[in-house]
Amino acid sequence: MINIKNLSFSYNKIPPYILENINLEIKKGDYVSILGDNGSGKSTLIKLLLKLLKPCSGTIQINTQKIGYVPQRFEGFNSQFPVTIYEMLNCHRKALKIKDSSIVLNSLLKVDMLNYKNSLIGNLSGGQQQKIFIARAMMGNPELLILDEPSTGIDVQSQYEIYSLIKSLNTNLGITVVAIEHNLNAALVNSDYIFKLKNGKGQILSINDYKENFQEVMGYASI
Ligand SMILES: Nc1ncnc2c1ncn2[C@@H]1O[C@H](COP(=O)(O)OP(=O)(O)OP(=O)(O)O)[C@@H](O)[C@H]1O
Repeated sequence: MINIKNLSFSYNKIPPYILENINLEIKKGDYVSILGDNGSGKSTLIKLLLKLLKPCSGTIQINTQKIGYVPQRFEGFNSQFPVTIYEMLNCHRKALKIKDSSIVLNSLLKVDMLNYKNSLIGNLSGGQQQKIFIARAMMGNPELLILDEPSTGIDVQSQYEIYSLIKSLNTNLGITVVAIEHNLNAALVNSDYIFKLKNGKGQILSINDYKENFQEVMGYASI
């Protein structure tokens, strides 16, 4: 699905690189979590995958055009802003030039949010808002779903629902998932493996490697 070879990148095009000689192959149906300290280049890597940035050297090959992106959720939607969930998603449908309007309700059904179609986004909880953003990303029927910190600012019960949803899209629909994670437990429970960024370098870690070397590789005392 994704093949990254010898990728190096810096914003000013010259060394030192933020990402240096990164190699990563992600297979169809994989669920991979990208971990790393603040400023380690996780978002930069995602922007490169989304072709918002160009590598300084190396290549990124992605074997699908059908990519759904769920950006980091931000607080503070204006609950009085007079746009319903349905209208918001329908607008996105039009932007994607999808003729079949039933896709809006189908995408809400996929995330179990059909009952909220007439609600205002600002009136939903953080977890519910995140489900709507996942529904939006699902509208293009993606084969690859890229998420930026899917559980940031979301209460524990809703986090559980969000990860159940992402995991079921991965397992039941075969969607490849790439998620930037700060939620270590979610990364350990849901991912097939972890890609860890540190000092510009990338390291693939199996879940077992990660658990065994946790203290050393992540620099945390405990989960
Ligand atoms: N547009 C930009 N121009 C110049 N430097 C940038 C730009 N965006 C990010 N950087 C720098 O690139 C480095 C990597 O940033 P990036 O946002 O990719 O890290 P991150 O791992 O996603 O961090 P965080 O966990 O804090 O979101 C940082 O040093 C950051 O300051």
